[in-house]
Amino acid sequence: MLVAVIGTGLVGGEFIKQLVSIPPETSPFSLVSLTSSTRTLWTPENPVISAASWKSSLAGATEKPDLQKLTKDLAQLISPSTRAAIIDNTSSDDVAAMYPVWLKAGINVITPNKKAYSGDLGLYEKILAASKESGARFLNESTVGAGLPVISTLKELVATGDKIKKIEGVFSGTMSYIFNEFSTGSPDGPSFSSVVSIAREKGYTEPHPADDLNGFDVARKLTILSRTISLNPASSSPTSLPSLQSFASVQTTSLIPKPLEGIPAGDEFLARLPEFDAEFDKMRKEASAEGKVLRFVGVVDPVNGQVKAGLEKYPVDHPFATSLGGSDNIIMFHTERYSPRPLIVQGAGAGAAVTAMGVLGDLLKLM
Ligand SMILES: NC(=O)C1=CN([C@@H]2O[C@H](COP(=O)(O)OP(=O)(O)OC[C@H]3O[C@@H](n4cnc5c(N)ncnc54)[C@H](OP(=O)(O)O)[C@@H]3O)[C@@H](O)[C@H]2O)C=CC1
Ligand SMILES: N[C@@H](CC=O)C(=O)O
Ligand code: NA
Repeated sequence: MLVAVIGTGLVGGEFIKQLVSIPPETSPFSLVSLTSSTRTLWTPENPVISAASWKSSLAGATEKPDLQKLTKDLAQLISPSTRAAIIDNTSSDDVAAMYPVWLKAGINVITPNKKAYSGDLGLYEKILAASKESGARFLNESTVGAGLPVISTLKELVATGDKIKKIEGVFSGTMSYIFNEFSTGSPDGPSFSSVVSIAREKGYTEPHPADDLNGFDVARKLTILSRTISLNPASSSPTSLPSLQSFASVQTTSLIPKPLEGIPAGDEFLARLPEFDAEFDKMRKEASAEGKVLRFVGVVDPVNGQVKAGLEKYPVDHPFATSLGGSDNIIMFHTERYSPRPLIVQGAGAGAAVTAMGVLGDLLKLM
């Protein structure tokens, strides 16, 4: 299997490390291309095999990224015995827009990037159609819950005829970390802005942390789950989910203070966040006075036709308050079969190692 990686940042770098650490004598993969935002390496004659040297090889590449050329070059090498996969480890809309082209060309697509599956419904439908036409597959486990088996679990529930009554949980590693640290039931604790900065340092946030704090990252994940359920309409009948035009159709509460909306740079955004610490401290004190903690949760509810994300208060003995730590996600699947007790998936839901593992796991599924 020929593998081309686009995006060599936190997740991409860790993915390359995990991929090349499969012993060459057992690895079915050949890493033939690396692309960053500024350059591209095309090396099918001499595939990348070293975690120690790929960075210098890419840094020494002189070609600019050209996704059309990459598509052509890869497609030319596909044969009945040689398959190909592109791994998109960016958060780019432009890269996501290429999925239908790649799938049509017979190239499999694997990604933790949520943009294509939660963006415009038209792009999602083109992806489904292109995959059906060529038989090339798209896999996106790490788009929800990072490496946790969330998408695969949902696909199996749906494909085996279970009916989804409700999916609810904490879907953001960043939001989980922030509120696990910030709101413990006590009226006091670290400042909001300080825990947001640490979440970024730990690699949990999106490239721009505002994309987590505005709730959009959770809204995107809920959109992906809703669309996965809708692949089999019978799985949410007799009621149904709204057809989401994009993640923007999800009812979402943003945590971004109004004056900080639209700041394009993550660094400036974080530098100004302390101005609003007092507002968040007030919310923490109010929750504590009620014997509650704050948690940012998401719900996909086919029975009531609702998809929503927002900040809620939970009693200090609720599982969302007691059982989560670090960047943990918790996802509860309430279904016809898993009732009255839900099927629960829980564990680290962000960070390079667990996200890259979900991506590599998808690649292994292709084999
Ligand atoms: N971090 C996490 O815990 C999780 C992340 N994800 C998803 O994984 C993806 C990657 O996240 P992360 O690694 O943290 O982000 P980073 O910002 O660390 O890396 C993104 C990489 O994408 C590259 N890039 C951006 N635009 C383009 C482009 N047009 N063409 C080629 N390369 C491009 C950047 O290149 P350059 O190096 O040149 O700037 C950078 O290397 C995102 O979609 C994120 O939502 C999903 C689950 C968890
Ligand atoms: N920023 C995201 C990363 C994983 O999807 C999160 O915090 O959950
Ligand atoms: Na996952």
